[in-house]
Amino acid sequence: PKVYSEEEAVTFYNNFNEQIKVYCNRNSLARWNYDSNITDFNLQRKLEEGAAFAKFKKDSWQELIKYPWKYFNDPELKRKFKLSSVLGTAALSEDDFKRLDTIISDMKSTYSKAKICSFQDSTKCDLNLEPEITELLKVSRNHEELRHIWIEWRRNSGEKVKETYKEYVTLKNKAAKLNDYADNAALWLGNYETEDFRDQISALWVQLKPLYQQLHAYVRRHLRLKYGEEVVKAKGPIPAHLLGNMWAQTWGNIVDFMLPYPERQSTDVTPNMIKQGYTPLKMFKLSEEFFVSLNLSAMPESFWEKSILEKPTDGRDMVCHASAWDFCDSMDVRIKQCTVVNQKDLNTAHHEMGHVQYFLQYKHQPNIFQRGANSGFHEAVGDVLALSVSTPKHLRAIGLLEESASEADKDAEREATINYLFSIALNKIAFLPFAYQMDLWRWDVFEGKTTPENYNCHWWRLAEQFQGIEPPVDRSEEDFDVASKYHIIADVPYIRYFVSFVIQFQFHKGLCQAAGQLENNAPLHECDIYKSTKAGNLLGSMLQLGQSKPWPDAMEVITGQRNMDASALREYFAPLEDWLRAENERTGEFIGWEKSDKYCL
Ligand SMILES: C=C(C[SeH])C(=O)N1CCC[C@H]1C(=O)O
Ligand SMILES: [Zn+2]
Repeated sequence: PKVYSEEEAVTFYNNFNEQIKVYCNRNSLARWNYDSNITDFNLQRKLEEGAAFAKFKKDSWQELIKYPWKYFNDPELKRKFKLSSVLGTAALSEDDFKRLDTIISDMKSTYSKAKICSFQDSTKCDLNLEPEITELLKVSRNHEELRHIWIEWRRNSGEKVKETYKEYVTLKNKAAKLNDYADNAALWLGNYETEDFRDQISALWVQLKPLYQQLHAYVRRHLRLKYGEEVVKAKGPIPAHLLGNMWAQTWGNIVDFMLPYPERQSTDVTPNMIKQGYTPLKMFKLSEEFFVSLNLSAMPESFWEKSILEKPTDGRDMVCHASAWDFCDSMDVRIKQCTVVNQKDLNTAHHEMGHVQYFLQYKHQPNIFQRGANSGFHEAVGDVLALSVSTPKHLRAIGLLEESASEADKDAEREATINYLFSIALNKIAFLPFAYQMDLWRWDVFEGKTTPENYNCHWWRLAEQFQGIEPPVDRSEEDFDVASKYHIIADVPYIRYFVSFVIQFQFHKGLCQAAGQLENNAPLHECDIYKSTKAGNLLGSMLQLGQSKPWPDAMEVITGQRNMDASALREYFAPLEDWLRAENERTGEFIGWEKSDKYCL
């Protein structure tokens, strides 16, 4: 057979790259139209474009594998072929591909359309997850109302896709095998190009679990003080419906009745955002201004024209889960977010703007490299900026927090710092076990260790082991609670967020050093990189790489390190960790939790 030369490979690849951009653009537009307006017509169009894209990738792949890329000299050309040689679900037959695309679309449709009836008024049955149910979980302090919402959401979302999900698993594994992976867990983990990646994640959790347990013990105490001994057992897992979030993944919404120093200023800026007439648009403009202050890119005009920054009021069904979109033409980038004016959504706005900034910074790369160094990098960018924005110093500078004279004396300042770190920890530390167990469960499912007969009970055993939570009512295999979470039904991996929540503190530390914010032992949690072009240029030089280099090279650009390391996170929260240990000691709180008797008996 003909042996293709490296020169011919360059010509082939350049042509392939030009063509894939066109298919990618058409596919993204069809997906956008479906997610922003769920109709049968838009579903058919999305399936058609998806099939065309898959066919193009499969046909090109037949050509591509004829090139002896493993022996190429040019490292970049070799990497392009290596990454492009993984076909993913496009390896499926046309029928299987269409079936899988249809299954995922249907599960997203069920999730996005799911509604529940109000606890207060059983005739009012039009409550969507966003914004109504999310808002209720934030403000309600009625544990029976919270239990009602928790149960009803699961009955109308996860339970409905129990059968469909089994077929999803079969098709995903079929595709993985066609790519010479043992199963889809191995294919998903391929993104990290790291042999012992799962061991590294496990080691990070071992390092972070003690801090989580201290936070968990303190929060359980204050929930017990509020809801009573019967509802919240002193040594038990925490009932999952009391934590202010549908999946108990972040606990920031219940900070108000457990602030370490209640008399000190809290950093909840939601009231001021509303008082100052903030709109979703202003929230995204604020984020754009921070990126520009770092000498990074402003949004193209089309971003503001084409994005959906608040839920349309025309009654359409749409996927409200926030997302950032790259239309593969190095121009059209958008965000779709059903934004509510509050601090949580201001953070999410920064999170999504971080994705878009990455799109803009690597837009000159060939299509195959227009990705995060690994998927955790993509999730970390916006959060890194949000760490600076969230500081009391920055919030005061932009007028969202009042100047507070009382912080003048040392004690007041120390107490205000504990309050601040506590509110950040409720979102950053509480999140870690949830992020880990989401893919621990899926890896077990794809690897066949967990079969459909124990999907739900395996999920609750992991939730008890890692999050230290339990369901408010008994659960069985009739339920399918893990699928009440978007990423499960939308085919979106989740370990990326665990990676992000660790490396974002490494990035924050590296950028703070570049910004000169850590001189004279200034604490990491006070750092604000706003307006530092040194920090911005460093961040930009990492983002411009996209996936053209293995992620340790990209990490080294900002941090000088080549591995994930939880030390920066521990350093950031050190004052809080000391405080929590002393406080739990003082109150004699039991650290950890005993097994639950609440589910899958
Ligand atoms: C905001 C997004 C879109 Se990439 C998201 O899904 N996040 C952001 C943090 C965790 C995770 C979640 O909501 O579960
Ligand atoms: Zn994200």
